[in-house]
Amino acid sequence: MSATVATPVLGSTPGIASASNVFYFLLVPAMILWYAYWKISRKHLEELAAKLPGPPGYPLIGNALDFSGTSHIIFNHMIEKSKEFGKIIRMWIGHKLFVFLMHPDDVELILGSHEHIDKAPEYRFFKPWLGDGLLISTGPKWRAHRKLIAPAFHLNVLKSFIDLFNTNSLDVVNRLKKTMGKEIDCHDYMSEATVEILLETAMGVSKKTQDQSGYDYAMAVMKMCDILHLRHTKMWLYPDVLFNLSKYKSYQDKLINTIHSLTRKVIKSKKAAFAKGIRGSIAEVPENLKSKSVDNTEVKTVVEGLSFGQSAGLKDDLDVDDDIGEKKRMAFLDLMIEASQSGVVINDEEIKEQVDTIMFEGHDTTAAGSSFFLCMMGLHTDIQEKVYEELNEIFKGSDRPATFADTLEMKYLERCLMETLRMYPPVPLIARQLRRDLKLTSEDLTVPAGCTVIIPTFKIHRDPVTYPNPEKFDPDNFLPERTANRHYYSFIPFSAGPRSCVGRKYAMLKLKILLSHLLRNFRIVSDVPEADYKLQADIILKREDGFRIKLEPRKKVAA
Ligand code: HEM
Repeated sequence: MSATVATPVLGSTPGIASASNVFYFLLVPAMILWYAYWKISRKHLEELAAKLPGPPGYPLIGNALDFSGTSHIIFNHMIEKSKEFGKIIRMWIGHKLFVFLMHPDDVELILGSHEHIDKAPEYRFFKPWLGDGLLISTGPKWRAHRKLIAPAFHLNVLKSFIDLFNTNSLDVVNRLKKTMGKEIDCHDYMSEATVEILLETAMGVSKKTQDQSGYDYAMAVMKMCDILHLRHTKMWLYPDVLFNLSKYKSYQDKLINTIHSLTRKVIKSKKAAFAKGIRGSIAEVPENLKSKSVDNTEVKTVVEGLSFGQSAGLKDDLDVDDDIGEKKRMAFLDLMIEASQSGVVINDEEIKEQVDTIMFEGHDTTAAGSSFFLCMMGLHTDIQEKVYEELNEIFKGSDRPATFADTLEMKYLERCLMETLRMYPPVPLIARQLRRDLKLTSEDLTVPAGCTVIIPTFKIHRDPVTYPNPEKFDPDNFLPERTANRHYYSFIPFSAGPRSCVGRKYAMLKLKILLSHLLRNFRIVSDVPEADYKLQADIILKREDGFRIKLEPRKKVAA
């Protein structure tokens, strides 16, 4: 006799059925209530947003379709689209509101403020990589770390890096000598060089101890930027849960591992040197490139060309007149290690985050800036000849390294550099989270709290009201008489105000030395017209088609 066991039918038990009925019975109204609450809490934001000019969007996705295609397609599309509007544009990606501000008076309200210093939530994509480093941290932590780090970028510290800038620049010249007449992507060379220079100056370690990892690091940074860009523009990669399920997550983990391995190695070797009592950079400078005397050139706080804001009384924490004193004249990493050993201000993990931030911010930006500069020189050969003449006046055809005083004489080169940063700002947009409604100055409109404000540097720098012929590469845009009356917030390659770029003086000095060495040694040729550049804004502005140039050797003019 066999016992018959009835197969249970799922959901057939009256008790269970009624429980699930109750669940759904409660879930639906709960969701309706939540949606109603959500809509009410957004009423203010949506009402103010509706008054702002912007393209119409679709239900649920808003203007998300405007962000489809390759980086270059998106960039071009956004530039074209922006022409239909004035200096304020509202866009929706799903339920997220973005407001683009392009009038310098409105830009000042954001960048000049000590209140609107919070980075947009989209910067959180950087978090696994940069942690709570200076770029993304906020509030008291940002303030404390900014105060600690800013003195490490004082001009007196930077002057002590000149020998290393010269040594590394000559290394690049020697590498480039092997490419004569061949088409190269100069970004590869600039990227490698900037990583090496940062290792030796800001980090104070010798690049020779880093082997292949400097190159791997630069590659990993580039690929990380691709992933971050993807997350910024593809709505479905926004939420961490979906991103973590995608193939990009494991790829990102691998890249971050490459990046963090180098950082840890750098900190380790610096700490070892520190324990032996060695302060400052441990990188070597060949005897013939060592400065023979201390450079006492009187400079006050001037970063040539970037100081025009000071004449209008606009100073920030990098524009201090006093000498910072011997104790503080250390490479950035020395300063942090010293602070950590006194135990209070910064711990090891925070040092790692700051190192990653400086390596990222200091590397990709200068690599892009110098690459665009070389392309401009290759294209505008008459301008290149004028730079060369100026350099010949300074160096009289000799091979001697550049001094700080020389960099102050490189006035035309500097104008070309500023014009490059105007037309091709390495950071093409800056984003802030608005915590309080912002009444605009340029028009009778209010930007609502809760949105992301975007400051599109690229567009601001090409405003025909400020720059009469904005698409033309014209270094004279930076003649003192032209900059004198220009709005301070209409040229912001390094941002401006309390959260401006902490490395801007470092960047200008390094770029002047590096680029002057390149132009003293090579004639640059480029035949790709600017109209054919495939620009992409993957966090950093770049050319999708590569920075293609050719180099020819220069014949030295005898002294
Ligand atoms: C041409 C070169 C450079 C350009 C165009 C540039 C541009 C900028 C811009 C626009 C910002 C503000 C970003 C934002 O608010 O989202 C920034 C921030 C920053 N930059 Fe640079 N940068 C350059 C070079 C450097 C260098 C060489 C370093 C360091 C060695 C550096 C370190 C930083 C840091 C740490 C921040 C964050 C500052 C803060 O939030 O307090 N940058 N940079």
